[in-house]
Amino acid sequence: MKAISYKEGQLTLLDQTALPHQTVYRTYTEHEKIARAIEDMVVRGAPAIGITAAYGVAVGAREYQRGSFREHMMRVIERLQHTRPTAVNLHWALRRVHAVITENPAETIQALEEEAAQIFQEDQAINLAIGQHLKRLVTDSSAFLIHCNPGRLATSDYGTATAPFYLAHEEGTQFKVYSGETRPRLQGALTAYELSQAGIDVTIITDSTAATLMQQGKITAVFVGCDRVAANGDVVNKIGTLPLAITAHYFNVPFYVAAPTPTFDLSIEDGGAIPIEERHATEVTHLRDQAVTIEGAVYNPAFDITPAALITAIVTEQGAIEPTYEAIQNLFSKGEKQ
Ligand SMILES: CSC[C@H]1O[C@H](OP(=O)(O)O)[C@H](O)[C@@H]1O
Repeated sequence: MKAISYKEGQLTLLDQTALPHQTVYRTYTEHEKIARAIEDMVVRGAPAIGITAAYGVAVGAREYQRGSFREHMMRVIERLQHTRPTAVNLHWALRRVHAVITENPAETIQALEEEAAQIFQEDQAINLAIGQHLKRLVTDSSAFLIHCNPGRLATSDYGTATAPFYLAHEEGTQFKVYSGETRPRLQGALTAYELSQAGIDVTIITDSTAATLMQQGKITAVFVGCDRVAANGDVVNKIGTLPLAITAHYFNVPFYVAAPTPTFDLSIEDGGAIPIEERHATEVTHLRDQAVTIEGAVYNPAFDITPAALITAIVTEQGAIEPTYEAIQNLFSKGEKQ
């Protein structure tokens, strides 16, 4: 399952908006259409966006016809720069390829294609390295919670937070993964899809089920990817990561962020300064037909248990009371006296 491939001016992307119903590969020879593929999340995931943008510049160089070549290339880079603001990998990759542009079109095309291929290969090595590090945690009978898709579909190869799963599976380790579907774009369903395709024991859950699994003591650790890490270690990742981190903290479940170095942005002091993309309302108002085709491994509890310690007050027709045994006893004993 390759999200991205490139050959002689043709960039091919696995259309992630069609998965899991259809496996559609789309081939691009125009940088404008590549920019739109990034915006429409045909290709998505911080590393994959960076790699795609790098190849998009090489494709753009091949489109040159007349006038200032350098001005043409600046327009190409500008267009790809203004696709999605949050994942720093896009901007990092564009800076990398910008550096190899010269006045000579033929020379530049070759240099751009080599640089983009280098970025792709570096990402593969990063996937493997992260996988090796995190794999130490993946032992027999362990179970993990993952959010969004930091997998093969979001990178060049094993993914970041998914890499340990692929590596451990290759070694025959018996473990479980719970993948939160990740409303509204359901990237977590893509994670369930890609892991199940690899034969990994994965269960898809609604985002709101994560806390119950941690409460039941079923989760060894939470693994997530990221889109940008600020200088102070704040991490920006798919919406829903923050509540997961809060829940994991509450239940003392270890919470790991898989972060390739190109995802760090030391020019940003803290997470609050990272631009957060806002997407179209229809992503929320129009439900996507998910229908993830995995062998029935869905955990769908209809109710969950919230400990009193987390309840500020219980409000009855007689007013608010503290969620304590004493307060409730007092409420009903008052009733008996009347
Ligand atoms: C390898 S981390 C990928 C990262 O990108 C995803 O965002 P999107 O699907 O909107 O491109 C998500 O935040 C993942 O954690």
